Amino acid sequence: MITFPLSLSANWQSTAQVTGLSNAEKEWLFEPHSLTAKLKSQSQRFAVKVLSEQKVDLSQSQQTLLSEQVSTVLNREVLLLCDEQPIVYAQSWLPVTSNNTNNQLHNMGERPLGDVIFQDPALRRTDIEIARFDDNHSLQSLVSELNLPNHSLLGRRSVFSLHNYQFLVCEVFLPGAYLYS
Ligand SMILES: C=C(O[C@@H]1C=C(C(=O)O)C=C[C@H]1O)C(=O)O
Repeated sequence: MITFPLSLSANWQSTAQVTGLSNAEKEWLFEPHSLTAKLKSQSQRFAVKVLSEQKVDLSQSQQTLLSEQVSTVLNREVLLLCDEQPIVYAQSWLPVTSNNTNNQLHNMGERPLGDVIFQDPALRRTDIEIARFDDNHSLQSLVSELNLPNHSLLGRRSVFSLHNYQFLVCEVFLPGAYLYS
């Protein structure tokens, strides 16, 4: 059984820096709106499978991705399934602070974050960054655990803000995802 949280350390690049993407890859990686909504539009049945939700303390370098005051996050790791196929592995860092214990994002269960956060007109999203995860990346352990074919993967991450609550969402497209076809 693989250990969570899976590392997503990679060479993260801005959308302006990344090269060699197909139009389909750009369409999916640069999608500014809800990925959940986009996946639902491409499938009959959509589901979220929660792999792990655990409180973790961020390292110094990880803390720089969110506001400096954040040291502990609820690390939510899920699979997004379309028609029973795992299409996306997502890892979200949801800061844990003294005054947000009742934050609804900490109690989502099998409901997709996107169904909640994109309902709020106050949602803001920082620029999307892109990374490639080659055959040697630790993420491949999840790929083989899921009995998916070995494939160099593409992922994206961005920081969302809801009012003054910032959180990071990373999404890695698994083999079989539409953008690879
Ligand atoms: C941020 C979104 O929510 C999606 C759902 C997630 C979850 O439930 O953990 C994580 C990443 C996203 O792919 C979205 O729909 O864009």
